Amino acid sequence: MSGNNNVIEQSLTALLEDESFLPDLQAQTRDQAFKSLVAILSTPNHIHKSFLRVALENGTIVRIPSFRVQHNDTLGPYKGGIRFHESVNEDEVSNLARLMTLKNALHELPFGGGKGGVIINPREYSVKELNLICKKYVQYFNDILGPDKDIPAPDAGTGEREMDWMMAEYKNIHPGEPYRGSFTGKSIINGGSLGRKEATGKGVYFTFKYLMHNFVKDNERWLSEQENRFAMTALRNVDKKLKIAVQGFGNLGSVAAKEAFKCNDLQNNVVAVSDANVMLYNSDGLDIPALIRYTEEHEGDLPQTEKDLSENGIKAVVKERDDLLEIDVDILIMAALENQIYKDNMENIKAEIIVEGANAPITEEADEYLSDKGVLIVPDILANAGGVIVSYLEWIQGRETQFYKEEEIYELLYNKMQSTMDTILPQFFGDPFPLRQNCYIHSVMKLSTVLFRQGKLY
Ligand SMILES: NC(=O)C1=CN([C@@H]2O[C@H](COP(=O)(O)OP(=O)(O)OC[C@H]3O[C@@H](n4cnc5c(N)ncnc54)[C@H](O)[C@@H]3O)[C@@H](O)[C@H]2O)C=CC1
Ligand SMILES: O=C(O)CCC(=O)C(=O)O
Repeated sequence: MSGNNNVIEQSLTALLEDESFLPDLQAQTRDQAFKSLVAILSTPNHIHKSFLRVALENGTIVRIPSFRVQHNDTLGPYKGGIRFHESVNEDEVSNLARLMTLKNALHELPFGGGKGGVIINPREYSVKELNLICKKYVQYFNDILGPDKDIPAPDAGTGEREMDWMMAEYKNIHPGEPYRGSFTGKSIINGGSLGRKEATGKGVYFTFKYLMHNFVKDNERWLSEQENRFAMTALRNVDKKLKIAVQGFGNLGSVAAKEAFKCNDLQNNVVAVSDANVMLYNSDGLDIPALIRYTEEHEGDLPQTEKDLSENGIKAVVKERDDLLEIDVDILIMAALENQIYKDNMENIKAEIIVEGANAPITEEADEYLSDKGVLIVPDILANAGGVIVSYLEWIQGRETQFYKEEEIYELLYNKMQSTMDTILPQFFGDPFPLRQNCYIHSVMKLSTVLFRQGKLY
């Protein structure tokens, strides 16, 4: 399985070499436990695959490859989104499912890790065809899904419309059974939670803001150590506006950009955003609300030409999409797909902090290179858990058919994220491990303790 295998193994080594961890685990079996945990984390419990047979509106029958990977259920039912994208493949879905196991463990959620994927470009299908694809997905994977078995949610290319359709099909197949907890990320009218749509983007920005306020700016010792390796000048200068670029302007990226735009506590300047086609740049700062209004009216696309921009009164220039990663900014928020920072562009990255809103946007090689250079990388499982945290709240609300107010949801979301950060960040600022490794150590500590208590680790 691709992904951060080295960091996972280093985290397990650090944990098992610490004799105060699981003192009842015999010294001679620590090596055995290490091997068992590597095997558990590197191999999913189940990989389910199917070809969805779908009749298109023009009469053609197509067979669409699709997956549901159930990585690990030690902590509870499998949980994780379903992605509709043409680049989906088995290895990618398996890696994303493993990240869900680690993410849910890190934030103390009662879920295991799963992920789904369908190899399509959703833009190439009509609404009727997409509805059929969603129904078929539930029909084909019906045996393994359910509120106490495996609970999907949105990911790239899917949203509340798809979750509504899927839940409706689940309900059809299981008459008289509880169904509201079978899918999360649904629309409010169909039993979804207030705040779920915004939760991932809000959580990503909250993580960054909390980190800056409570740790980076006041941490003189840490900053001076970084200065030996890397500039960190922007972060030292409290009065300076932080230049931010956001890669990806979909569900997550647009909300994170809006949070940065309207934030009064930090002085931000969102100078660049991109989508699958273009980057928009304005050194004085982009009008994010105007861009969101534009995307809402244009199937999610940003303005693609200078003409689109001027007709809508938006001040920006259109540039090459991938140049966004290399422009001179302080903060890079990744909100598109995997492996965006890699061997060929890692040396050109100028940001001092990279926040991983997307899952696995940096390859293992680039992660190591940038961490060594002193770039502070806020890992996906820490930063982008807002979605699954509010999914958890949606799952509870669906079971109890009692719903929280929007402000209650955000309070619960931020409290949860803050509590994880208050555990992880002091450790990170006090020791030599990168932040990702600190997060993984916490996740595998939780997983292995539960496995040990269940008699599955000797
Ligand atoms: N939606 C959610 O609740 C969660 C999403 N994530 C992760 O966040 C990432 C984005 O997810 P969503 O916002 O839901 O997806 P989305 O489909 O709403 O948006 C993706 C955006 O990225 C853009 N994009 C695609 N390729 C790009 C490229 N090469 N350069 C720049 N932009 C590009 C698309 O045009 C679109 O604007 C994914 O990695 C997903 O796994 C993580 C946690 C939860
Ligand atoms: O809301 C959820 O259950 C899962 C969200 C997700 O797929 C993710 O965090 O990557």
